[in-house]
Order: sequence, then structure tokens, then C-alpha cells
Amino acid sequence: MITINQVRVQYGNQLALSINTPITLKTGDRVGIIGSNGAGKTTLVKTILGLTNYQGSIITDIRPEEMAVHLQHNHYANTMSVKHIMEAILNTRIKKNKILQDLITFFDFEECLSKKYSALSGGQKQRLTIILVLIQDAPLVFFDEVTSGLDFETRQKLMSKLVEWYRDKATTLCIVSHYYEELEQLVNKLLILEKGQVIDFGSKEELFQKYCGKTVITLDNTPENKEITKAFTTLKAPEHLIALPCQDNQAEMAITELLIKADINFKRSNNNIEIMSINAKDRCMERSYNEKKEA
Ligand SMILES: Nc1ncnc2c1ncn2[C@@H]1O[C@H](COP(=O)(O)OP(=O)(O)OP(=O)(O)O)[C@@H](O)[C@H]1O
Repeated sequence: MITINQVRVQYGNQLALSINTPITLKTGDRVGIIGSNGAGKTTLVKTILGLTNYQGSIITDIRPEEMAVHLQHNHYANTMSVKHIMEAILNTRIKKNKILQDLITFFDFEECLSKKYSALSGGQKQRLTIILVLIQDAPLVFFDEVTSGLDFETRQKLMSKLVEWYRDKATTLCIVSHYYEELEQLVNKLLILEKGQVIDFGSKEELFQKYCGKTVITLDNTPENKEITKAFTTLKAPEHLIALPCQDNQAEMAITELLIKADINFKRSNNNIEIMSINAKDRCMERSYNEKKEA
């Protein structure tokens, strides 16, 4: 569906994106694009959409008009009512479109229809774009930080809606997000970017296995917990956590039995994207450090 190869995007002197090994997105892939701030995630999305000046090749059989996109900042005519914006973009009438009416109700959007776009709050602007993207049912859809600016309840509602909306569809989804728990529900592949470079790309399971093992046990990073787990190998983890990798059931039983006996709370996961991505980044840094040392 899309193959990205030898793509470079430069802003002035800064290399914002550099993809050397070809990346292929297949029909029906649900790809989470992750990485730190400034890693090049939005630049990648914009490049696939043809919105940047890039070198290299992006081969796709999808026409630009078959791509639907929710970007971090979306722009619409300020002078029109939201209802007219919707009807003009979708070439439909709300009162004649049951699916659109249902989405408007689901996202609590009725009271926004008579307002001008500029009078909407940040969260309401987000919801407008989400409704427009969903209703178009395009074969290729991009969501860039789709839940940012939404309150907790709306975020939960939106994620369940996205899971349900795309469940039986062949839509290819590319989702940029810093909310890993949300990605865990939606994506089956991950593209990890850092400083414009691809750290890794593969299925969620494959990458988890590669960087974390079969499962990972996480617990609070307290002095007591550190002491009790000091005999085990640890993974890189956020400051407040200890992360213990388990390569098989036996290793997992040994750790969990010990924690249960000591009455320590813990979490077990076989798809913790946050721990996986921290370790992928760490391994990549270690590799480039070793390469530099050898050179
Ligand atoms: N229009 C632009 N002009 C100049 N530099 C830009 C432009 N857009 C992005 N950049 C730079 O390119 C790099 C990648 O930016 P990009 O927005 O793709 O990152 P990101 O991974 O989406 O970050 P975030 O998580 O903060 O949204 C950053 O260093 C950014 O400052």
C-alpha cells in the first residue's frame, strides 16, 4: 500500500527525518508512530501526505483524496458555521445522514453546529476533525495526537469508538500518540522514531519480545522493592518504576511468587509499549556508542 524508502526531510540545516531502510505499510495495518518530542513523527505523516519537500521515494496506490487526516492543528473557514463546514466538506446534509447524526450525538457535538469554527474550544475543534475523519471512511487514515486536548472521559469514549469503528474494516491506520495505553488497544505495528531516525519497525508482539521478553513485571521504585528484586535483571524504566523482564513462564512464576509472598503490588504486561520503547531507544544509543568507539 505504501513503501517509504531513502526519504529525507530537511528544515533549513536540520535533518528532521531520514528513513534509510524501506518501510512498507500494508492494507489493514494499524501502525502506532512513537518517539520523543521532535522525533519526526508529524514530519513523517506530513511527508506521506505530500505536505513536505522531501528527497527519496514514497510509492503508494492510494490517491491523496483517499487519505483522511487528523493533524495536531487543523484549519477550517472561520466565517462559516460548523454545520456548513461539515456539510460542505462531506457534500451531505446532516439531517439526511443518519451515520453523521449518530457521530454528532456520540461526541456531544450538537450545540457546536451553529457556532463559527473560531468560537469552538480546543477540544471541540478536535471533535469536529474526528467526526469528519471517521465519517469519510477513507482507506488510509492518519491521527496525529488525536486525544490531546480532550478531557479524560472524552478520551476514553473516543478510544472505544475508534476500536469499534475500525474493528471489521480494512482501513490502514497511522496513529501518532504519546498515550501508550491508548495505542495498546488500537495498533498491531509500531514505528519507533528518534531524532529523525527509525529505531525499529515491526509488529507489537515482535518488538515487545525483542526488547522485553515474554512479559514484563512492573512495580513501584521504592527502596524496599529495589532490595527485594535486586537479584533479578531489570529493564530501563521510567524513574518511578522497576521493570523486570521475564523470558518464560518459569521466570515469571519465580518473580511473581516472590512478590506475592512479600505482599507487593505489581503489574504484569505482555504489551507495555512504554517500557518497550524506552529499551529500544536505549539499545539503539548503546549500539551507536559502540560503533563510534570502534571507529
Ligand atoms: N515547519 C518547520 N520548520 C522548521 N522546523 C520544523 C518544522 N516542523 C518541524 N520542525 C522540526 O523538525 C523536527 C521534527 O518535528 P516533528 O514535528 O516532526 O516532531 P514530532 O515527533 O511530531 O514532535 P512532537 O511529539 O513534539 O509533536 C523538530 O526538531 C522540529 O523542530
